[in-house]
Amino acid sequence: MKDLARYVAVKTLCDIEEGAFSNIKLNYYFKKYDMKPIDRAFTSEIVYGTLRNLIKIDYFINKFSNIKTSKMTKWVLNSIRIAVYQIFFMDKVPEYAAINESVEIVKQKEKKASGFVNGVLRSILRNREQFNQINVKDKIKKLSIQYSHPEWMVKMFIDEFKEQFTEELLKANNTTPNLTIRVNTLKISKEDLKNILEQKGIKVYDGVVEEALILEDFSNIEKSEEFNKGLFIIQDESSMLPSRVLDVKEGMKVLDLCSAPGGKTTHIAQLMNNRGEITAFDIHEHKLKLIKDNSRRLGIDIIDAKLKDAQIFMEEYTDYADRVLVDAPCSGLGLLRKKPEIKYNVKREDINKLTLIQKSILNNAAKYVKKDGFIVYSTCTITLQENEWVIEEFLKENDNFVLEDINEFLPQELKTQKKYVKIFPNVHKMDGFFIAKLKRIR
Ligand SMILES: C[S@@+](CC[C@H](N)C(=O)[O-])C[C@H]1O[C@@H](n2cnc3c(N)ncnc32)[C@H](O)[C@@H]1O
Repeated sequence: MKDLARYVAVKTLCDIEEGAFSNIKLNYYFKKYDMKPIDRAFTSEIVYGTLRNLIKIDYFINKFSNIKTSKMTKWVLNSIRIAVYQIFFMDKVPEYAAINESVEIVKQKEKKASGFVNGVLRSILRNREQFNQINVKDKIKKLSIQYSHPEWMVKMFIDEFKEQFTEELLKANNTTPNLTIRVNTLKISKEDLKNILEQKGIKVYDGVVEEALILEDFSNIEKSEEFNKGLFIIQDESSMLPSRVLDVKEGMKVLDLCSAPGGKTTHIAQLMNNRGEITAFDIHEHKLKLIKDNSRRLGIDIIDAKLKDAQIFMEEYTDYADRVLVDAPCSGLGLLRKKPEIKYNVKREDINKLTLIQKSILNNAAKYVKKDGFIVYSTCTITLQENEWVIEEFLKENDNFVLEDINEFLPQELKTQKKYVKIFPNVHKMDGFFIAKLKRIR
């Protein structure tokens, strides 16, 4: 195949439209085609860049194509999209290469459409100065096109956070996040791991969370010796906070009700010095393997991973746990930097459905935790409905619980006037997250 990197980008974008996740599909094709690191990086840049700017790219294509994007086949549309992305967002790609390669990719599956694709792309190129002109008056529509977020999402963010904050948030959602790792302090100190990585020529910075390191120039990280030895796990800083807030001690009994792939479960084990009992549930059998693989690699043996639906009450755990983590399934709107496809796959109605699941899991958690014990409720989303409102309703229905102040467990940069914390990519340069802690007092 002449241009594997772009071909895989188009294939991945088509799969994502069918509901696939970007990172999983990319890894799948990287292995399937045994792609070189340089091609992997190029494909990733095209896929993530195109997804981040999809609505704007489509708006522009529609201006210069007599067939609308909604009437094009996925193959044709994504071939045009990646060329537009390369022309307008990538400095080092010659325009003729972007166009010619997309035309070639179209030829491989839809020979007849190649002339059309060539025509549309050349017309776009002739009108390149118009790319930043969005001739739309409506404020929500305009932001939706400019920052490629669906209109319902822009409207919800403006309702919740006001206009200026929303624009900053939309902008931040379209940036590339840092690569962050959590040092496995069961095996190595942060300083020692930092030295090892620096000796390999990797730029390493301290994060604001104690175990966090931020890395630059580390390609193929999951194939590295340090990864395979279990010296770290890839995890965003905000995702390291719920386990810290849980305030576990050696020997405790902990339940993690929504635990796969085990990022927080293994962190809890680490903070317990691998002493005590952690029971980790998840509703998806294939994901339990990920918890087991991560535990094995990190040298952790106190986690018992079990297949369970946390919405169904489990009598045997009544008054059982010192600590319960509910890292609930959610809309994931805090992760748009890493998984931009969420912008297009999540629907407004999904948030209503997720809220019901979150409340029912949290209500079950209330029965599992001992008196004077804690529940930590966290999500990787930023909506009021899945966060503050879930907690408010929980406290109304469970008068044996109070909201506990978590500030003592937060790094200085994240301390707030509130008892809970909400993290935003535009403010904190981390994934969006919500963390609240509930204490059982009776
Ligand atoms: C936000 S993710 C958890 C991430 C995990 N805590 C970590 O840090 O690696 C939510 C998890 O909840 C699981 N899940 C969804 N519905 C569930 C249910 N009813 N019972 C248990 N787990 C559920 C999903 O499979 C998913 O793995």
